[in-house]
Amino acid sequence: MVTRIQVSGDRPYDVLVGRDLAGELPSLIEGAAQVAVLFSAPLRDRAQLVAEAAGVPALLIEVPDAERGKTIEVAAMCWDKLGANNFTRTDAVVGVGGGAVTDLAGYVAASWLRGVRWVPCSTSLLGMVDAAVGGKTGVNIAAGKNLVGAFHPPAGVLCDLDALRTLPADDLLAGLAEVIKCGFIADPAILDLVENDPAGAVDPESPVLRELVERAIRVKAEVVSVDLKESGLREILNYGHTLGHAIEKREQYTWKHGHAVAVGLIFAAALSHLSGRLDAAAHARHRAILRQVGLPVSYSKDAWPDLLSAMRVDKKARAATLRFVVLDELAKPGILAGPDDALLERAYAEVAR
Ligand SMILES: NC(=O)c1ccc[n+]([C@@H]2O[C@H](COP(=O)([O-])OP(=O)(O)OC[C@H]3O[C@@H](n4cnc5c(N)ncnc54)[C@H](O)[C@@H]3O)[C@@H](O)[C@H]2O)c1
Ligand SMILES: O=C(O)C(=O)C[C@@H](O)[C@H](O)[C@H](O)COP(=O)(O)O
Ligand SMILES: [Zn+2]
Repeated sequence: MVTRIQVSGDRPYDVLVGRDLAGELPSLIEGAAQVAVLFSAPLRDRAQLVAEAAGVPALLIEVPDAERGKTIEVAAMCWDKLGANNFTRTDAVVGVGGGAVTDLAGYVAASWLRGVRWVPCSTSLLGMVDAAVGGKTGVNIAAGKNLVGAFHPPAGVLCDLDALRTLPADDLLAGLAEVIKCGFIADPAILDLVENDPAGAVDPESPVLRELVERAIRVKAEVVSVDLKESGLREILNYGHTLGHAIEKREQYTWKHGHAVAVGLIFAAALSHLSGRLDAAAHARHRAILRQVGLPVSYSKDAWPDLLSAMRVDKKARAATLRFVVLDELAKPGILAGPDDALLERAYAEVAR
């Protein structure tokens, strides 16, 4: 069974969730004379299958794995290959992998000839529920996470649940952090599902995981359908990310994104509660659910000055004013602008170890 979740807007497309989906690719790249298939080593076999299913000649481009591939140097290597192979505006880029590869593939597509079609074939939980949906593409630079990129919606998104069978357990867990984020900002039924069956939530064969994937994609699809370029509503998807991205930068991108977001969720919940907006029970639920599934909930207490300075280049900041996504209640996100340093430090005390 294939589930189609529509993303609307100026450039509508579908997110397909199911099994054995490579056969859906040709219709998404119709008219292309060739495709470039970007992948990293762990996905070599799957990339080969996708390339064969494309129905047109495929240029396989291997990139470094995980965040090591999400750099401007790797993007430049890909541009050179597209140039050497005469890629034109009717050709297409396909990313086979987790969020790192699809963010890179999307950015290569967004920048090549000022924008060609692309299709993420998402292979990680995090990629399916988040990175592949919504058209945010980009790379990391020394100054911070995802600071260079473009909004460039894909032609369609393929989420083949079979891929999750080979995804390492820690990466499944990382994806669960974004699923749980969606539960807090928009769909609390997600929280109930995870709390009632934490094992099913990370079991690729379980209907619970499939339901979580579809629910989280629906949350994201609804948001990006009305606010592709993050001029307002889309900011809610950044819940937990202001501190999360700062941790990733401080760890030189060796921490998994989802793990950093989990710690960031604890911080965001603390800010929500300490600023008088979120009640104690909803605040406590963050730590309880993240601990229950085994995600990290703490970080070094000595890191605060580094984290504070990294947060100043967060995309939600406006001039010197830091802005955080917080919760007023479950599924009611809002913005906390310019909190004073004392409040930030009190919130960080809940994370510090
Ligand atoms: N564009 C967006 O809107 C958006 C949203 C959320 C996250 N992101 C980005 O996504 C990235 C994180 O994505 P991620 O968690 O998928 O990490 P990742 O892409 O680094 O993948 C994690 C690891 O799992 C491996 N892997 C992926 N699928 C596999 C499979 N099926 N079998 C075996 N191994 C597999 C990868 O090769 C990698 O080693 C971050 O860079 C984050 O910033 C982007
Ligand atoms: O899609 C969005 O918008 C998000 O904020 C989703 C996040 O989970 C994701 O990590 C995104 O890449 C963060 O984007 P950034 O603009 O804060 O770099
Ligand atoms: Zn994220």
